[in-house]
Amino acid sequence: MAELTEEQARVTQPHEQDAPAATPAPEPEDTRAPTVVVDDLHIVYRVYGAASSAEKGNAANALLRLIRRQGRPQMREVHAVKGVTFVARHGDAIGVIGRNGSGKSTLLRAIAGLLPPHKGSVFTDGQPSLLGVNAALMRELTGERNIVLGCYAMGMTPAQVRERYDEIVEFSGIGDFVQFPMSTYSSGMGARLRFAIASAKTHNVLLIDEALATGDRDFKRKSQERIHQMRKEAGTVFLVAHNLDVIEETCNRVIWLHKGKIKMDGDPATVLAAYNA
Ligand SMILES: Nc1ncnc2c1ncn2[C@@H]1O[C@H](COP(=O)(O)OP(=O)(O)OP(=O)(O)O)[C@@H](O)[C@H]1O
Repeated sequence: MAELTEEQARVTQPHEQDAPAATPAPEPEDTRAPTVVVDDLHIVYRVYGAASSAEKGNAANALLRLIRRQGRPQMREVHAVKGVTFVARHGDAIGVIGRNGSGKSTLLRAIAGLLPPHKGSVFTDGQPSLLGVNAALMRELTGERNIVLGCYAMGMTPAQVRERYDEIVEFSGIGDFVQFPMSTYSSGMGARLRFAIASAKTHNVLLIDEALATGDRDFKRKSQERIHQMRKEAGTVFLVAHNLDVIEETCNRVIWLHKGKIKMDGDPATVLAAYNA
């Protein structure tokens, strides 16, 4: 992953791929600075030892292979993201929607620099932070330790951590559980603590993968306000959520992925209406 060059920063507006033909209205030029440029991105997973569908999950076939001394079945490829191109800008909150397996999490992980492109490229302004339901907090450590370590991992100083600590605990709503190991938390409590930690710092690019899905109503409202605040501070937020109400209330733009390609990219009302149709 590379920083934006001036030339990339001049890349024009995002566009629709494979979208139904629509009358293109001339858009006013967007002068906000780009934060993420995704250019013809392809991500391919290689799955070693994957069986063909005829062999899958069958103990008799596995035994036969053992008896015949056959090696493991061949490597297979999953082409999860297929030529995605768009530009995100300062102040954007972009919802990424699509069916199961359409490539949403893969796209976010690629933007975070966790997956190498098979083809194409991703340019970002600064280091993006990925906040997922599986974000790496340590289950055997207390919430308190995880807050401190998580903040250090995001580059905060000890003084900044001390300054923000109470607010993080308060925001997460985990109360006295902060003194207990995270292994004693419900999945919702863990997700709330992850969001509270990640949003304690201003990110140029924050990628949120379903982290809001497990919170209750009150936490959803608080986290939406936090996302609005981050947008005002001129960051860019990407949000993957199956709950379309969260997307509609939080985002100013929606990218609809279908089988690894952008099916539609535009304002939430238009894209969600097409998605629900
Ligand atoms: N680690 C992996 N190894 C191999 N294939 C993977 C891996 N992760 C995802 N895939 C495949 O890539 C495709 C896209 O998966 P991805 O998780 O990005 O979709 P998604 O839209 O986020 O799905 P969901 O809504 O279910 O979370 C799917 O076909 C999935 O099976």
